[in-house]
Amino acid sequence: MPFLQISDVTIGYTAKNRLNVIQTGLNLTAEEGELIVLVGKNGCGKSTLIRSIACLQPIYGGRITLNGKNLTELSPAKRARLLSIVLTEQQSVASFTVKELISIGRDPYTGWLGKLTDKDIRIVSEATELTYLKGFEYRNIHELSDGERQRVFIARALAQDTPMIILDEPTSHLDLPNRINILLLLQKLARDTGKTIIISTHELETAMQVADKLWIMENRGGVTVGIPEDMVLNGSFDKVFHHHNYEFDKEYGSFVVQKQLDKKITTFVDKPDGLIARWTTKALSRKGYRIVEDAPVRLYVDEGSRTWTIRKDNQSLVTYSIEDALRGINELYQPSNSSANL
Ligand SMILES: Nc1ncnc2c1ncn2[C@@H]1O[C@H](COP(=O)(O)OP(=O)(O)OP(=O)(O)O)[C@@H](O)[C@H]1O
Repeated sequence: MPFLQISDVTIGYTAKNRLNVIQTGLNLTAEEGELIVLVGKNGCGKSTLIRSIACLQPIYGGRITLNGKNLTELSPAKRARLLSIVLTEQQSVASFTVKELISIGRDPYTGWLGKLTDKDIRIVSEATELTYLKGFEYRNIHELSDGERQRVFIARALAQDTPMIILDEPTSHLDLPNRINILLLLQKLARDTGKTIIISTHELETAMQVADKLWIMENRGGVTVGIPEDMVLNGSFDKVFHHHNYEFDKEYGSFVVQKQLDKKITTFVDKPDGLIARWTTKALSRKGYRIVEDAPVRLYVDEGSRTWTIRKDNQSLVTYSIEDALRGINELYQPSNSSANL
């Protein structure tokens, strides 16, 4: 039996005795030590699922078991020993020191701010160390950066010492280095501690690089499950994140903005797979140029001499940066409009 089993579950909300079903027929599993990343467009139901697994709201059909136990039938105290949760809105809490907040994770074992035993103190200290918060213990959590504070909430969940941790958008409000750090930290925790960790995030490209499994949720269309690489190759990404303004580039594993390529240029490149060729192509595409075989304006890219030579008819211009090359192309392309924006 899988460690976490979600069987035929319906999630949603009731208002005035009417059920608004957000997702139905959900069948999902997770094993010990797995990092699961739940992704999907805004409003598809990620937070609803996270909150439903955590029993912060009812499910409307099906069952969720953790280690064979039906989560909804457990008392909150028993559940708190199996499952900890980090919610986005937890950012606004009272004024605690880092150590106090992490110690709250021991509540299911000590009672509300009860006395910590030697074992509790050791677990709090381990959680502090695992989340790189040694030295921060006596800082007030309101005097931390968003990234540091998020690590404190993760430490608190670790101190709760549960086999599963679920986190709703743990990387929101963080800058890129912190988003990457948090995801790497969660990956390390799943590997080193054997905990099952489920997170929801919009950080798709980074998440793909750390997730053991992706749960891709579609608006009212259920959840597709797989390892990130299979999901890319079998088109699951294109299907769910399809949009006329961007597409998922399977080669680079990232989303690229679809541009209006209404101008034509021909390129000759000495190293077609080189970095300079790649970034030149990106720049041309950003400025709306499509590469074709026989356009009047030709660009010769020489990675060896790091030059970009533009030719049209008998005119020729050598440039030494992509910016200058774009300017030259623009002038030759539209000689009457040399002030056009680059
Ligand atoms: N408390 C609520 N009562 C009723 N409907 C709700 C409630 N919270 C969310 N919803 C609705 O449920 C749907 C799913 O919302 P949810 O927050 O789970 O989506 P999400 O995938 O987490 O979105 P996002 O990526 O924007 O955070 C949305 O249509 C939303 O309007």
